[in-house]
Order: sequence, then structure tokens, then C-alpha cells
Amino acid sequence: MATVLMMTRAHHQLTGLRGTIALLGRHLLSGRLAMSTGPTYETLLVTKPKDHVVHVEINRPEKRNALNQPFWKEMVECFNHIADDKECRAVVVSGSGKVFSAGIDLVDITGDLVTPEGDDAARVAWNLKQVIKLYQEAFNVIEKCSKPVIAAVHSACIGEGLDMISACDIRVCTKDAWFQAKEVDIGQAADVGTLQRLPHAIGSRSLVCEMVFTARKMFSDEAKSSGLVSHVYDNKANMMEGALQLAEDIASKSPVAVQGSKVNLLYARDHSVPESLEYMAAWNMAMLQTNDIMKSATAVFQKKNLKENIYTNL
Ligand SMILES: CCC/C=C/C=C/C(=O)SCCNC(=O)CCNC(=O)[C@H](O)C(C)(C)COP(=O)(O)OP(=O)(O)OC[C@H]1O[C@@H](n2cnc3c(N)ncnc32)[C@H](O)[C@@H]1OP(=O)(O)O
Repeated sequence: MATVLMMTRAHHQLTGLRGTIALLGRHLLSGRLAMSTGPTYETLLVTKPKDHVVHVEINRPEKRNALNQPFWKEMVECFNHIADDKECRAVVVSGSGKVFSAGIDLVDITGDLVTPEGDDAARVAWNLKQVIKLYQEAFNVIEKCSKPVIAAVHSACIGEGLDMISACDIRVCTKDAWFQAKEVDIGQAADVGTLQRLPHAIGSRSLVCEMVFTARKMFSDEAKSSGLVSHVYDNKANMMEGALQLAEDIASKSPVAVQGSKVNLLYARDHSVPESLEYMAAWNMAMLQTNDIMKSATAVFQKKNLKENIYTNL
């Protein structure tokens, strides 16, 4: 009897251990542990305020979130990490302190940008191109990441701050928000995405040209009427609550459906309709095989609350 009891206990312990290892493996695979022990940054504060939602806060409030050298590298690291984090399904980007962002760090540009390395024009140009590409990558990663990214803007969003939010999928702001493509005022054409992406975010090319050529401020009412933002909130607290709620709502849907939609919307923005339909067909010939369709369709048919559907991480 004692032997049987010992064997049973040993079996339970072994099963328990196996279960723990399996759970650990699943957590590691799903990226859950990776995120909770995820990297920390000097210029970004990354938190997980809700299930499947990551909040990235630009975190240099005393310098009005001016974007400095560490920021350009950290954005790439941060969004590459988010892209790989299977647990994450939606992202909110905001700024800490008084403003969203004062744009490029004007003290920093005296380094790489104003005095690039090289002992002749070709080498200087070559090196400058590498620096510009590095800066561009900091916002390209927002688009490359298949999880939807919501920009939540309060007060000033200047220069490269505007480049940044142009790469986001959804933009919301506070009543006191203002947007300014300020680059012409510092003697340059914007080079990290505003000229390429803003015309897609705002319906009117004329309005984009006006903003870019004059560096005038666009306030929240015009941002809403022009389509740059989809919601205007009374204050920052309400905006953050709204943005996180929106992210949670997106995160409750099938990640196969949502992330497939982001990838195909971006593809369609940059390609013809026939090319995009071809891409879509190739995409969905794989993705239509997901279990999520049956799961979602059954819930719709049974008039269930769709938020109760649990989808496997992607
Ligand atoms: C390949 C890339 C090429 C890049 C091109 C990039 C272009 C751009 O981004 S153009 C836009 C440049 N930005 C600006 O012109 C904005 C300058 N800042 C402001 O207008 C104001 O600071 C702001 C309206 C944002 C906030 O005003 P507030 O009164 O609340 O704060 P301040 O007292 O002015 O500033 C507080 C401290 O922050 C420092 N600071 C603000 N902006 C920047 C900045 N862009 N770069 C570096 N530092 C900035 C400011 O110096 C104060 O610091 P301290 O004196 O140490 O307290």
C-alpha cells in the first residue's frame, strides 16, 4: 500500500513538473514571459496596462519628449520586440509630461546630422545617408509591426513627432493638441516620413502642402475635420482611457483577422488595386484556414458576446 502511495505521489509530482515545464514552454512561446521581463529603455517607458495591450510612452518629459540619439535606436529595438511578442495584439503610443513631443532634439543634431563623418563630399554624403536611414527606421518599424498602433497625442506634436504619428494606424488627440510640420522653419525638408505618409493620413493633398510649406500649426478641430485624427477628447486622462479601451477592443478580436488586415491595408496603400487583390488572395489562401473563422462565425450565429471568444496568440 505504502509503495503504491509513494508511486502515486511520485507520479503526481512528475506530472506536476511536466505540466509546469509545458506551461513555461507555452508562456515562452507566447512571449508572455519575454514581455514581463522585457527590455527597459532610457527614452521609452513600456508597460502592459491591459491583456494583449502594450503602452509605449516617450519618456523625456523634462525635455518635452525631444527625440534624441538613444531614442532612434530604442524605437527600433522596442518595436522589433513588440513585433515578436505573440502576447501583444495592439499598441498605444503617447508622450509623458506636458507635450506629446517637441520633435527632434535640437541639441543632439549638432552631432551626426550637422557634422557627419567623412573627409570628402562623397563620404560625408554616404555617412549622412546612413544616419538618415537609421532615423527613418525608427518609424518604419511601426508600420512593419503587424499589430495595430494607436497614437494618443496631447498638446504639442512637432516635426518628427508628426513623422512618428503619420506611421501609426490610428490617431486620437486631446482638445489642446496641435500638430506642426516644422522642418522648413529649421531649413530642411522633412525626411523621416511626414512627406511620404501624411498625404495618406489626411485626405487633402492641398492641406498637407500648406502645412508643410508654411510650418503653420494645425489644431485639434482641423485635425479631426481633415481626418488626421479619428477622435478628440477633452483631456489627457480621458484620451488615454479611450485609446486603451480602443486597443483592448482591437486586442479582443482574432489576431489573424486584425493583423492580416493591417498588413493588407498597408500593401494596398502602396500598390494598385489589381496587385493588392492578388496579394490578398495569396494571403488568405493560407489564412482562411484558421480556426478563428469557425469560432467567430459560431459566436455570431449564436448571438454571443464576441468579446468572450478566446483566440490563440499569433
Ligand atoms: C534626419 C533628421 C532630421 C531632423 C529633422 C527634424 C525636424 C524637427 O523635428 S523640427 C522641430 C524641432 N522642434 C522645435 O522647434 C520645438 C522646440 N520646442 C518648443 O517649441 C517648446 O519647447 C514646446 C512648445 C515644445 C514646449 O514649450 P514649453 O514652454 O512647455 O517648454 P520649454 O521651456 O520650451 O522647454 C522645456 C525644456 O525642454 C527643452 N526642449 C524643448 N524642445 C526641445 C527640442 N526640440 N530639442 C531639445 N530640447 C528641447 C528646452 O530646451 C527646455 O530645456 P531646459 O532649458 O534644460 O529646461
